[in-house]
Amino acid sequence: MGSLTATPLPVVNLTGGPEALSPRSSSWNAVSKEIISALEEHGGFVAIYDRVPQELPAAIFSDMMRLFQLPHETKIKNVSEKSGHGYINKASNVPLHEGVGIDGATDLEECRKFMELMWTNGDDAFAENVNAYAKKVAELEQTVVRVLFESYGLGKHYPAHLEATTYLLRLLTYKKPDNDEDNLAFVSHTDKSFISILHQNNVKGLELRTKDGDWVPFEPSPSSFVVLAGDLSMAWSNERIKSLYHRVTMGGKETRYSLGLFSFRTGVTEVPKELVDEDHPLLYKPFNYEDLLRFYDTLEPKLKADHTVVKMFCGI
Ligand SMILES: O=C(O)CCC(=O)C(=O)O
Ligand SMILES: [Fe+2]
Repeated sequence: MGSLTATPLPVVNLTGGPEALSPRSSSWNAVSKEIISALEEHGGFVAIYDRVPQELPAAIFSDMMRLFQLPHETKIKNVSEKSGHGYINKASNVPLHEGVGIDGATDLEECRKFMELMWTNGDDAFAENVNAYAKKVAELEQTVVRVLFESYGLGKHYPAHLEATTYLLRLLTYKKPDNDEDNLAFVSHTDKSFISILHQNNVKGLELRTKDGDWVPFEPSPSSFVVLAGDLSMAWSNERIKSLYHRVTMGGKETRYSLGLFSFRTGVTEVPKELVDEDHPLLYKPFNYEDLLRFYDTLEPKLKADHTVVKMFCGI
């Protein structure tokens, strides 16, 4: 599969003042259409988003350098009973990549707690920066999800969804490889989230799989945020949306830093009845994402990476 003329993901411009992302703005309908068609056709898009001050990720990437220099014994204190929510060890099957997770990162207290695990006295500035970042990017996530609900005529259910949403912030680093070749640093996978939003420093490596099966490199920029549908929104939407496969390949001479904000939905996720009809028979039973993550944990790594797991777990 794949061709030499791969089409990149759609780019959706979400810049402008606060009113630009409000349903009252004149561009809202057009932007909504772009978002929904990108999610349905491609499983994601590149958002141009200017509400994260550039200094914020820059400061976080520089603090991440310090963070990942901490001893292994310290980093493994970042534990979570939820799959993929804690420390990802570089000694695992992905030797170039390492990551930590802050569950509930839109809450400053959770960010502080994480810093206190890493450093006895914590690190207030770092905690405040990751929290501010998570909150700004969560606003982008909420815009996208609101568009989804409204486009499907489910606007009245959006407040309950928002209430049930939790955010995981993952801080990731990818070492430059020791050789001159391109090295797979994060295997091809779909996320288990509802929506994922990725942002990174200027070191390339992220690749996104188009619906035609082509791998398209992502061109990073300070205002570009990659918005991906995860397996939760695939099940919730009764597969109107399919989660997008992505991977990271490292070449070159520099360390790559990236930030992933992943939304999840607590409680029961079920396909809204409005999304079930003759043309769209019900494809998923109601499920709880924490049970889904537990199920993922019991699987071989290769299988884990595939969105069909959500079908195995609760498909009809
Ligand atoms: O580093 C990246 O850009 C990708 C990270 C990723 O795919 C993940 O954490 O699920
Ligand atoms: Fe991912």
